[in-house]
Amino acid sequence: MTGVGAARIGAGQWRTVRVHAPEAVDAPRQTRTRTIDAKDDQVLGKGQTNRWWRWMLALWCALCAPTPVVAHDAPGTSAPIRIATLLVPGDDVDAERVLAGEFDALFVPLDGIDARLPGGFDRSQWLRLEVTPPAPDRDALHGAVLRFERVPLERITAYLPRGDGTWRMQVDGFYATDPGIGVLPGSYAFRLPPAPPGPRTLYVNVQERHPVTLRPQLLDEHAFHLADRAVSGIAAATYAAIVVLMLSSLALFVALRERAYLQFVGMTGVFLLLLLLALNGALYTVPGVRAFGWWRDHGIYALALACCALALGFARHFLTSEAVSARMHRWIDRARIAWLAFAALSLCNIASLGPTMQRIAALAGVLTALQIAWLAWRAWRGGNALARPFWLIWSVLTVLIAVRIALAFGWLPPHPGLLNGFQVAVAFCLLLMSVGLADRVMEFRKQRDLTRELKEQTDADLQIEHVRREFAEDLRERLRMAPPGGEMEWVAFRRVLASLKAVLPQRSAAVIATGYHGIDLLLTEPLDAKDRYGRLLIERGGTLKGLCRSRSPMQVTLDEIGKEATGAAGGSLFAVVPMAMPRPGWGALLIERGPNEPFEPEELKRAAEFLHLAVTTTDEALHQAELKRKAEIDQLTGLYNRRAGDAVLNEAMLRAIADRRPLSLLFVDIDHFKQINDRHGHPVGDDCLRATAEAIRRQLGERDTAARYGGEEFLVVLPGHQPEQARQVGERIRQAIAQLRVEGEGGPVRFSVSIGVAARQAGEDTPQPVVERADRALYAAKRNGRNQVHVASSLPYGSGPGAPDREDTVTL
Ligand SMILES: Nc1nc2c(ncn2[C@@H]2O[C@H](COP(=O)(O)OP(=O)(O)OP(=O)(O)O)[C@@H](O)[C@H]2O)c(=O)[nH]1
Repeated sequence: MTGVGAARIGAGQWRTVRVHAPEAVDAPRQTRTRTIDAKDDQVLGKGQTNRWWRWMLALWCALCAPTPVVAHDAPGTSAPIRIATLLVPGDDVDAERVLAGEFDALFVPLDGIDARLPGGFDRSQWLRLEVTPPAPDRDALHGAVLRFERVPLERITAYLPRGDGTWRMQVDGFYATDPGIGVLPGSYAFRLPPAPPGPRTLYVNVQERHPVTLRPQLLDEHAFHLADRAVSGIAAATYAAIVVLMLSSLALFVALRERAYLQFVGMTGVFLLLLLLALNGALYTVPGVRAFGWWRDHGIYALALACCALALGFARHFLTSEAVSARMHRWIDRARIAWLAFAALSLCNIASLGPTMQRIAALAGVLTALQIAWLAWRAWRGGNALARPFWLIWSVLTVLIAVRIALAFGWLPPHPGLLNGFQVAVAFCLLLMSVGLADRVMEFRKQRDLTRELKEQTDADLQIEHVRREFAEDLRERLRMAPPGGEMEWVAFRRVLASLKAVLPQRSAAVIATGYHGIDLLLTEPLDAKDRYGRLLIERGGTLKGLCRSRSPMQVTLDEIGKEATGAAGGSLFAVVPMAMPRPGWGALLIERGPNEPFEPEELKRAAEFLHLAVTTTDEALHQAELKRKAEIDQLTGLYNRRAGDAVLNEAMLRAIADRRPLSLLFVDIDHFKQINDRHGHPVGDDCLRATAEAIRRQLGERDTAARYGGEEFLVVLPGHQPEQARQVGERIRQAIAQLRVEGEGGPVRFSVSIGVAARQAGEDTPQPVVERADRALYAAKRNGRNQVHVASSLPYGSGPGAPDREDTVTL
């Protein structure tokens, strides 16, 4: 079963989710939707699950890999040795006395194969090893090598009393700098000289400050070589693996500039490698760092502590501890500082602090591993998918570190499997960690892709925003210029179609509207699609009207709105974007596409935005035009008011100057209007004003304008009229008004008008003198008996003889 539903992915964001669910036989068919969020996306992603299993498999391999080593004892079997220990107070016990058997009675025989010595330089520590040959006549030591695991020892000396004197061999312990012991020594080895047949007794003197457990082995040459080679080989392979990890992490750091890689290099490459080398006793044989042996065990503690601090730093960064828990973050920082301080103290090489530093280093190791494992667990619970394998690795490392500490303290026997298995397991854990780090490359790539997608999206949005703004500005400008009465609507929706064509792929588009500001519209893009949409409107107008009632954009298939009507070949898909307008009017923007090119919700939203913008801008422009019209029109007569009349006159004046064309004015004034008001009342007076305005309007041409200039005075602007033509117009107006009959209470009211005419003269660049002359002409007409037209003379007022009393007008 598949369902589609809206799912919330963030505040205010929804997206469509397809959910697949197994269908039960009797289960009713139903669509399931579920709410998901970004976190779910990350945690429940299929890729994450797969990766998790890969991690599990890798971890399993890591844990299993050291098993053969752990299970594998040193190759070859040691000859049976009976061990006895002797601890004599004082560090100056003469070896000769021990070899002479002076202390034989004090030797304590042991049952097992391990000898545990308590350590300390204030006592002599001796082992007595008794070897019995397989046959009484055989040399028990023939071709044998006495071997001890390479645990930290100050000095170890083997003695073999023989008839011809005592054979003696001394090894300068763990921190020896004698290059003769090889680069990666795997053990303390004593190649024994031949001895007469029969049981033999060997004495071994051990000098070491700390407790130590020794396991003597008596191997033939071949078995010894195998054992040593295995130990050295494992150590060499571990070092090599760490160096490779170090280099690959360094390469990742160079490529990605991510600090976690550098910290990993620091922790793994420098310190862990050095620490392992030091723990194995190999560090002091490497040229260049041999001097490190000067610090002896203090050097190892310092390295271990520094390694803890680095591991904490790495985990802190990799697991973003600050985001996981502020408290843990603080504790990690404190621990780092503490371990670094102890590391510095350790490097002071204060002998008396040795045992304390050893305990502190051990504690630091365990606490660090636990702290990181805990942090990883918290991070994983907090939704960081990468933290889960990290948690597992550090849990394993905690155990490994505990084992290594137990070995160091002598709580576990120096089993070669444990010693070698530890470093192999650590190397594997590091390998897994580096795989986890490499996994972050994928995260980086994802983030980069996401950033790129976001950028592309932003660019696309910006482009659309640019088109939208351009559209809005252009539309406003065009609407400002367009006259009302249908043209504004046409301009607006044609612009919508043109803009949408630029941002939405489409076959065709149309704006259909009925009763939009009192008009019906059908605009199409391209123009020749008009017939198709016309048919569609006739046949499926009702359906479309119904769809528009929903008020939200949608896409419908052709079946739904009429295949025959559109006549589109191969079927079409339509986006229907309803237009918001008061009922009963309705309208919509239709966009046509091919059947396999569905509209994205974003596209529908965009189309709706453009349409909405066009509708609101047009409504606003129409409203503004209406306000403007109301501000310019005289309510009573429907003519321009005085302000608008002045504006028209000014404009006409400028145009006349520019075009060098004549311009004339009329002042029309009703005669004895006061008497009409007084006799018949103001309503009748108003009727007379309305009738006069209508009569004037009828006599005017297209380019002529009339305005109510005062109470019963009208201004008529006649562009392109010579005075004589203006006079004729005035005369027609006068006659038309003289014939008017306005209904009054006492019967029809008759009245007349006086008209003054004036024309612009050469050199006049403002209307003022023309208005004054027309006004004077009107005054003259009144004075001469009213009901007549007077044309002003060409002389300006007050410039002729007898002025201002002289009335320089001509009465007709
Ligand atoms: N009914 C009506 N009367 C108005 C209106 N505006 C002004 N009037 C009147 O118009 C009259 C103008 O009178 P006058 O300026 O004396 O002019 P007149 O009576 O026409 O005389 P002459 O112009 O000299 O012929 C006043 O009584 C005003 O009250 C209006 O809107 N309606």
